Amino acid sequence: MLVVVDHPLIKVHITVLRDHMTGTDEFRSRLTALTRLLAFPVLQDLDIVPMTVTTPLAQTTGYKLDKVPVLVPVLRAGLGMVEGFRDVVPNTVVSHLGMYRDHHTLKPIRYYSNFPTSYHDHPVILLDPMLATGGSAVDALDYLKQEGAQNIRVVSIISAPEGIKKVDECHPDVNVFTAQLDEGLNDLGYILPGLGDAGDRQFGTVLD
Ligand SMILES: O=P(O)(O)OC[C@H]1O[C@H](OP(=O)(O)OP(=O)(O)O)[C@H](O)[C@@H]1O
Ligand SMILES: O=c1cc[nH]c(=O)[nH]1
Ligand SMILES: [Mg+2]
Repeated sequence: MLVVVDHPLIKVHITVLRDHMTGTDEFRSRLTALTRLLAFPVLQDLDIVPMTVTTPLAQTTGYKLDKVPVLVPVLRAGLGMVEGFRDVVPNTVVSHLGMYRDHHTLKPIRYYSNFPTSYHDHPVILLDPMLATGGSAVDALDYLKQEGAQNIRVVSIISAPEGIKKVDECHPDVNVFTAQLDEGLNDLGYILPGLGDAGDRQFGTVLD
């Protein structure tokens, strides 16, 4: 299922991310602010269990997370979405997945992973700001499922219809949350109008 998260502040932040004049510092801080807003609907159905808490005056019922979510940022660009989630989820786990898209074939190349030994029954949140052809998301989901993850959701900032279709065809059980559904892809597989290369925009790896 696709959820396009609608909020006036999300629209404002995306406009700044899109702007080619926005520098790396502003890009990173807007991406964090936007991700924080996305975290609420993404985590809406987290299970909590009751516990007793003692206030200065009495005992009462409180709640704690049943299973802490595992955040999976796809390197590099997904790194910029970690802080926003960590701001709102206490003691979450961050497991990195290294992946880049070959510039010629547009196929994803996986080069790194670092996961805790037992996370399979925890909610897994795949973080990558750009969902373009969908190749990287599908490959990451294949990998996570192969490793035993059962409850996975994908969070992106900007998605292309082509990528959403591909994820839905290959992983119909996975919910995708996005802040913006754009028009499509150009000949090089970049999202239009998009925001350019989300990794380069964050880390300044394109100099002029
Ligand atoms: O849906 P797809 O067509 O697979 O494209 C999306 C992927 O491309 C970007 O990564 P990129 O290859 O630029 O790596 P980077 O984050 O290291 O820059 C983006 O962050 C996704 O991982
Ligand atoms: O538009 C796009 C497509 C893939 N990756 C990006 O960073 N941007
Ligand atoms: Mg990139």
